[in-house]
Amino acid sequence: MLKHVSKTFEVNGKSMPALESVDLEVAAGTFTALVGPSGCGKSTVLNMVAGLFAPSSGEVLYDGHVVTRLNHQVGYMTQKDTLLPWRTVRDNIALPLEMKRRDINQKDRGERVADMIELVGLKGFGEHFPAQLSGGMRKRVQLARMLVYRPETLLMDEPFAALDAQMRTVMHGELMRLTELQRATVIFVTHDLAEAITLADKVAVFTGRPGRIKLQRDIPIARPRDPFKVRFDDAVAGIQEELWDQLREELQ
Ligand SMILES: Nc1ncnc2c1ncn2[C@@H]1O[C@H](COP(=O)(O)OP(=O)(O)OP(=O)(O)O)[C@@H](O)[C@H]1O
Repeated sequence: MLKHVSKTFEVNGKSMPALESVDLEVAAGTFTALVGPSGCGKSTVLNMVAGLFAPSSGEVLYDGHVVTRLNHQVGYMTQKDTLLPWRTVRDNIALPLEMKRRDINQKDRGERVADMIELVGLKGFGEHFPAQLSGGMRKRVQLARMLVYRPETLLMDEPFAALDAQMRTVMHGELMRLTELQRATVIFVTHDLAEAITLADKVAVFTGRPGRIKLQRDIPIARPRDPFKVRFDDAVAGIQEELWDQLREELQ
């Protein structure tokens, strides 16, 4: 939860306000999308929830406690492809377990990784290297690497921006299936309103820099959702227009 959070960066001796008095409540097990113009501080919100840096004022709370150091309850997936090219799919997915869960023995670790490979639809590709995979498959590996550690909360920063529209829609289905299975809480940053509405229980629209939350909108579309069909849902056009009107003002 963010309570009156502001963040100012010092760049070359100059103060650069990035966020101003942001209040955001994210209920456990829900999916929240953050949308807003470039540079309005969306990634900064994720970085503070992850404990990478502290707010300048206000509080970032996780499970009722102020986040003061690296938050190990969260998994983080960025737009950038961060797979290690010298490691196989299997060894890339195993990485967070090797680093963070030394309590899990090698046999259980191997089983968890194998289950995860199957769950994200990459059976038979465990011994492939990232360079031998398509863009969509690499995203699946990144998704598996984040989920294998079973974090309670997933922070996702435009994770599918580099994919073509069809593959992105396929990944939306996969993400919803997997997060519902693990009952994960998700905070998802995107520029794409349609993506936000397809995935989220709640969309927060930010103003331009310094970012404030302009509007929070519940998305009352029943789950499970079929990402190929959501766009034809009667409610969606109205919600999209309402949110787009708010966002457009900030882009101008
Ligand atoms: N570590 C940092 N040091 C200095 N300035 C930073 C740092 N991180 C972010 N900023 C600044 O804070 C502002 C918000 O950046 P942020 O990356 O959070 O925006 P964003 O909404 O995620 O943008 P985009 O949609 O373009 O990714 C920007 O002006 C950026 O230059």
